[in-house]
Amino acid sequence: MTAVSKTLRVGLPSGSLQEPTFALFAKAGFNISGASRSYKPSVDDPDLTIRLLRAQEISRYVQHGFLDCGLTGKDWIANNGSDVAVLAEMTFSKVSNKPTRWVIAVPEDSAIKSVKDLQGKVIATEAVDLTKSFLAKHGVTAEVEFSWGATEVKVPDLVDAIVDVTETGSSLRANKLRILETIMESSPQFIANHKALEDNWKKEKIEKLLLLLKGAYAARDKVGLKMNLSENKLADLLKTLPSLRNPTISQLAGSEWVAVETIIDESVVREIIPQLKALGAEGIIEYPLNKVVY
Ligand SMILES: Nc1ncnc2c1ncn2[C@@H]1O[C@H](COP(=O)(O)OP(=O)(O)OP(=O)(O)O)[C@@H](O)[C@H]1O
Ligand SMILES: O=P(O)(O)OC[C@H]1O[C@H](OP(=O)(O)OP(=O)(O)O)[C@H](O)[C@@H]1O
Ligand SMILES: [Mg+2]
Repeated sequence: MTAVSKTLRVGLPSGSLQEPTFALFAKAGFNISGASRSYKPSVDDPDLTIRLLRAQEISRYVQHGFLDCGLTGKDWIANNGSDVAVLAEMTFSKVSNKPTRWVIAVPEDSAIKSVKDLQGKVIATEAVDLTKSFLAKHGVTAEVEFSWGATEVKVPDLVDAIVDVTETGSSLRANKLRILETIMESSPQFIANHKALEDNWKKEKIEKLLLLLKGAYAARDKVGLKMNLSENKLADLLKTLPSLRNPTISQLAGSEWVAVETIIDESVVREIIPQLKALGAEGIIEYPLNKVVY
């Protein structure tokens, strides 16, 4: 009998979350290819089997066991009421590093001004269960109608309000809609099947994968900075630049100079490098980071 090789079945989202998810996996060291032609893309780790699925369905398949683990929006895990282990949350959306929001929206000139005004009205949404439980919590009874997408177009002709996901807000603006209330914020979560976590090989593989994914996630928007500095200017430099927290200081051989190394947010680099230069730093180098493992 030949030994059956083990594999970890990982579900990744097609659609809005696909590109940022693949970028995160690549930074973590897992290159996924062939996804433009197939929902069964290849990955350069023989222990993994990747399946591309709709974000809405991944949590169901993880609960069922067809997938051992996966990455999908918190919104769909909640809407499906899936019984899965949530192992990590990583904040990113289609185009930004912010969570998305599910909002109730109405036409700008609608008479609906509060959640209570939705009593007896018709609401269209892809996330029917999320919407129903939000309304129930607020004691409002309304008709919640399932929408396959392009939901914004339905108000005011077909429905009174919609519940849809928004990130930049441009779709709402383009359709002249006003946000009444946010019903939930959502970011991608890494989830696993409970039974898969009882299998030592799978559990270990998931833990290693997560360590690398979290490392890659933590390294986003961070860069390394290294510079040389005369020792007598060090105190001044550290006082002036609080963002250089916990730097590594090493003595340069046979001189009164030190090397300072630190990790900072990329967004402050353009402010900081000229300041470092003015404070006497020399040989300043900035380098990109792939992973930061805490
Ligand atoms: N700008 C965005 N628009 C829509 N969904 C987003 C956005 N950013 C992140 N998401 C997340 O992506 C997931 C949406 O996946 P879903 O498969 O429902 O739709 P989609 O990827 O937009 O596909 P489709 O094009 O068929 O609507 C959700 O978890 C949602 O929170
Ligand atoms: O706030 P924004 O940045 O504009 O993003 C939100 C929009 O993106 C999604 O649409 P999608 O492209 O998935 O099309 P769909 O309406 O068919 O789902 C979502 O349904 C909103 O329409
Ligand atoms: Mg969509």
